[in-house]
Order: sequence, then C-alpha cells, then structure tokens
Amino acid sequence: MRLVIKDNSEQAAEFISQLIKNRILEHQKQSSTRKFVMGLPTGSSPLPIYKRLIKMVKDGELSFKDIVTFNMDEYVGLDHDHPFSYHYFMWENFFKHIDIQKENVHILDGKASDHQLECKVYEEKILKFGGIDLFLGGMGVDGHIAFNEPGSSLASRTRLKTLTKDTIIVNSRFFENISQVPTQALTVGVGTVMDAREVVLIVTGHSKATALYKTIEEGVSHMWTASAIQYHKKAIIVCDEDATDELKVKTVKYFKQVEQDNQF
Ligand SMILES: N[C@@H]1[C@@H](O)[C@H](O)[C@@H](COP(=O)(O)O)O[C@@H]1O
Repeated sequence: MRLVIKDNSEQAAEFISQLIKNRILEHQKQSSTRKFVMGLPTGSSPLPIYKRLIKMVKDGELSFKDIVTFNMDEYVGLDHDHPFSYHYFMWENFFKHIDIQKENVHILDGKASDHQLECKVYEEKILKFGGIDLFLGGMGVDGHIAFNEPGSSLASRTRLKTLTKDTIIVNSRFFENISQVPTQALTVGVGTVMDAREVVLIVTGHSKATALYKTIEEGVSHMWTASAIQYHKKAIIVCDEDATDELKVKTVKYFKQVEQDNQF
C-alpha cells in the first residue's frame, strides 16, 4: 500500500486528480474497447478533487464521454432530487459540470421497492462493464469505507446497511436537523471495493487521524472496514498532515521516504 502524505487537503486533492487524469489517459491510449470504469464517493473530502476534474474537462484536458461511474452508496428513502440525497450531491457537485453521458452514471436507488434486487442488479452491472478500474473513496471518522459500518463483513457485497449512531451524528452536518438523517443506506460492500483494480482513498483532517492510524498501523479489522485495503494489490491512501496526527513519527517518515525514492 502506498501512503502519500501532502501538506494540506488541497495538495492531496491535486495529487489524486492528476492521478485520475493519468489513469484515464493511459486507458484511452491503450485504445481499449472497454470503457474506463470508476467508483465514486460523496462527502466533503472528494469535493476539491471534483472541482479539479471539472476544470480539466472545461480546459479540454480530459473527457468523461466514455467513462462509466458507479457511486458507492445512497441513503434509503430519499428521492433523487432531494437536496441531501447522494444523487443530488453528485449531479450538483460533479456530473452536471462535465461531459459524462447520463446512461453511464450509476447510483443506487434508495427509493427502490426491492432493496435486495436493486443491490444485486448493481453488482451485475459492475461486472457487465468489466469491473471497476479505479475506486475513489473517502473514509468515515470510524474508519468506514462507503457505508460499511464497523462490524461489516470484509467480504460484503452491495446491500442494505443500518447506519451507526456515530455516522448519523457526523453526517447530520449536511441536514437541517439530525432527525432528517436517514438511518439506513444502500452501499457497495467492502468486497465490491476490494475487487476494483485500484483503490485510492482521500483522508484529510485531524478528525480522521484515529481512523487512518487504525487503517495503517493496526491489523485488518471489520471494526475499521477501510483497513481491508491492507490486502489490496494496488491501493493508495492520500492524506494531509493533519490526518497523520495519530501515526507514529517513524511511519510518517518512512512513507515520505518511499515517495521521495519513487518520484513517479
Ligand atoms: N458514505 C460516506 C462515505 O463514503 C464518506 O467517505 C464519508 C466521509 O465523508 P467526509 O469526506 O465528508 O468526511 O461520509 C459518508 O459516510
């Protein structure tokens, strides 16, 4: 696993947006008939990445015309145009500003009458597109990835999850009051993320320091589901200095040295 430590969240976002651009351009150069498939997160951490990708598209450096996306999760019970739904978040903050084709955007339907079927079909669609090339993710303060709350199976697939009290409290900042926060979500599983060819996580801010420490310096645990990426063949965590607050000094020094030795 690579740990890339940047001075601040903007630099972390810059690193990831360049990496995404490079991966897309490399894929296009290979003139593969298969479309590049991305997994995408919501949350505040990826916003500066989306801002940069939008600029790249506007500047003609990048196109999403042939890119397929699958979002990580969606709240149960919210309409697509509900201002707190992840559908709304993604269209407002990213999709409506780029040249992506609507039919290439996939987001779980939190209003589906049959959750199990919705999740099964989602997994099938990912397979139909040849799997996910790059799964971009964030991390919850409790180390969750997507909405895989502590205690989730590390082999889990897309399914319905009940949110923890911690997540409801943390995510209530996006709602007018805590009673509006849905208590359940549809989410890709840890196994779904792990199947991606590459996983890139953005982890910024002091509030993520314990989660980052558990993910990197402690063992793989279903209580910190992001720690499953220790088993991934090609995973990169990009963080800022604040998120390293709970890491050992020698861990930070080591990963910085690794990046210095491998300037690529
Ligand atoms: N389901 C999302 C996660 O995918 C996201 O990683 C997390 C962190 O969000 P933020 O980046 O705002 O801290 O929030 C939610 O719980």
